[in-house]
Amino acid sequence: MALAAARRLLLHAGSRLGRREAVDGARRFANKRVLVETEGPAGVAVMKLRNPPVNSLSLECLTEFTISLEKLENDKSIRGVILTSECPGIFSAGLDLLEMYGRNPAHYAEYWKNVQELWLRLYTSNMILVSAINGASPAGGCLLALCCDYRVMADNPKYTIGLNESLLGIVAPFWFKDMYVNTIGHREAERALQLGTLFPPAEALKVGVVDELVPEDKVHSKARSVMAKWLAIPDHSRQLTKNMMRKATADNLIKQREADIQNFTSFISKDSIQKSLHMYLEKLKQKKG
Ligand SMILES: CC/C=C\C/C=C\CCCC/C=C/C(=O)SCCNC(=O)CCNC(=O)[C@H](O)C(C)(C)COP(=O)(O)OP(=O)(O)OC[C@H]1O[C@@H](n2cnc3c(N)ncnc32)[C@H](O)[C@@H]1OP(=O)(O)O
Repeated sequence: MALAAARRLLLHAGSRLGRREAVDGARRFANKRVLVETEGPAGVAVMKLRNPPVNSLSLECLTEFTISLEKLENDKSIRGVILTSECPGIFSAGLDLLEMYGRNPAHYAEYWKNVQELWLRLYTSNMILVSAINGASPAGGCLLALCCDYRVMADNPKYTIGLNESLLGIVAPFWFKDMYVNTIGHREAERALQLGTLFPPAEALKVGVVDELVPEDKVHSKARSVMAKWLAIPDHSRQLTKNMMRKATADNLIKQREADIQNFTSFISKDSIQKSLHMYLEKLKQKKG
C-alpha cells in the first residue's frame, strides 16, 4: 500500500516536472535513481540508471525505473529509448541481493512482484529499446539488456554479461530462461545457464547475447545510429512484429504471476538458499580486502 502511494506521488511529481521542463525546452526528468533526457534525435529518450555504486536493482530503483518507463510510454512523442548507466564501469549488477537476503516472505513477494512488473513493461514495450551496455552486466543487468531490441556493448574485456544465477546457488526463473533461449538459442542457453557463464564482450557477441561491440567511447554514438535505423521503420509494422515475436513469452508469465511469486518466495526463504546468498555476499566483500 505504502509503495503504491509512493508510486502515485512520484508519477504525479514527475509529470509536473516533466511538463515544466518541456516548456523550457530542456526535456529532462529525473527520479533519484533514474535520469531521463530527451535531447538528441527527435522522439528518442536516453534513460540512465544511477544507483551507485553498482546500479543494483533495489525495490526503489525498480519502482523508479518502472515509473519512468510508464511516463515515456504515455508520451506519444517518444518512439525510442536508449538504456544505459551513469555508474562508471557498471551497466547493472542485477537484482539487489540485499532485497533477497535476511528479509521476510512479505518483502520477498513485494520485491518479486516489482521485478515481474519491470520485466513485463520492458519486454513488451512498444517503444524501440536499444541498450548501450557500458559496463558489467550480470544476471538482472543482463535481463535488462535482453529486453531491448538491440544491444551495443563496450568492447572492454573487463566487462562481462550473462545470467550467472547458478553461481550464486540460485536459479534463473523460467521467464529469464525463456528470454535467454529466444535470444541465443536452446543449446547455448542450456549451457550458459547451468554454468552461470559471464561472457566477456567477444564471446557475448559470438553467442548472440549482444549484437555489436564498439570501443567504449563510441557506445553512445553507436546506440544513437542504431536507433536512427530502427526509427526509419514505420511504428505500426515494427510494433506488431515485436508483439508477434514476444507475446507468447510474456503471456507465459502473465498467466502464472501469482504462482511465480509464491515459488520465488518459498525458494528464496529456504535456509539453504539464504546460506548460499550469505556466502556469495561474503565473497563479494572479501574480494575487496
Ligand atoms: C525454482 C526457481 C523459482 C524461482 C526463482 C528463484 C530464485 C531467484 C532468482 C533470482 C534471480 C536473480 C537475479 C540477480 O540479478 S541476482 C544478482 C546477481 N549479481 C551478481 O552476481 C553481481 C555481483 N556483483 C559483482 O559481481 C560486482 O559487484 C560487480 C557488479 C562486477 C562490480 O564490481 P566492483 O566494481 O568491484 O564492485 P564491488 O564488487 O566492490 O561492489 C561494490 C558494492 O556493491 C555491492 N554489490 C555488488 N553487487 C550487488 C548486488 N547485486 N546487490 C547488492 N549489492 C551488490 C557489493 O557487495 C559492494 O558492497 P560493499 O558494502 O562491500 O561496498
